[in-house]
Amino acid sequence: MLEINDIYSGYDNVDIIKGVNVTVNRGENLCIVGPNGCGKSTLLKSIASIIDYKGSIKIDGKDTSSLDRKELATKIGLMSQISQIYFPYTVYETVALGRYAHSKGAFSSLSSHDRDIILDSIEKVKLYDYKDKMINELSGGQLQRVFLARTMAQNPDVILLDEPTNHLDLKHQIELLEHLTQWIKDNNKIVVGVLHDLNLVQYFADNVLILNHGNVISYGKPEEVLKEEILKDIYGLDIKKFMINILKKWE
Ligand SMILES: Nc1ncnc2c1ncn2[C@@H]1O[C@H](COP(=O)(O)OP(=O)(O)OP(=O)(O)O)[C@@H](O)[C@H]1O
Repeated sequence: MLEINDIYSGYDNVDIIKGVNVTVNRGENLCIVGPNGCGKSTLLKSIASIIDYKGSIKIDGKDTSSLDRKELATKIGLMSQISQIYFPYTVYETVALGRYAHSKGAFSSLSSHDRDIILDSIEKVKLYDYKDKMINELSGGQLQRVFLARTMAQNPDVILLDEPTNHLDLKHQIELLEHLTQWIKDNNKIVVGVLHDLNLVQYFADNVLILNHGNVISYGKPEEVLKEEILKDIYGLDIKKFMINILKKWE
């Protein structure tokens, strides 16, 4: 279980996140939604301990602030927009970086078990034929899938995803989310993801957290939370009406 208790965090002594409380059970995903700049990435960075925060974050009762960097990497993996800064590695080498949290020494060679996990992760994102290709020769969507494979090879208890589908075509968006949904159920993991596409949230989320100005506006099952009035309030747009009008165009 991931417990986020009364988190305050931000930059230059100004709180962006103001008192967030949320619990995510194993085998479940939580989608964070809200308008641009409301603090979604800042909340993920706090959970990943990339930025300082007040409050506590616990995984299965253990406070993450008591873990060293390497232990933390076995518990939490962040696939973020900022991980798009990359080096000229092959797909295999990039995914292999996910295994170093599990290896004994910083530069120790990876075991055959590690290699199996790396290849399996590459296979799962359907890039096996690209495993020896340099990542700077991939499309944005392929690269995104490489970073997902790296996070899966890292095999943390909690995966944090910051707009994981932003470079993917619709088929790959759905595949990625279906795959993740299955992965967390099969392995009893937790996913916390920022998604902008409310259709995908409606379809895939176990629970939804709506943020605005760093405050939790609503939290619960998608059908309880994605209400017309709430969305109109925070996005300034009648999203349901807009979606229904789009659907009519398809008829
Ligand atoms: N490194 C930083 N230093 C200072 N301020 C920052 C930094 N990163 C983000 N901010 C500010 O914090 C606020 C929240 O940003 P954040 O990236 O968390 O929003 P978001 O909800 O993820 O936005 P988006 O939907 O646009 O990705 C914004 O006002 C942003 O300008």
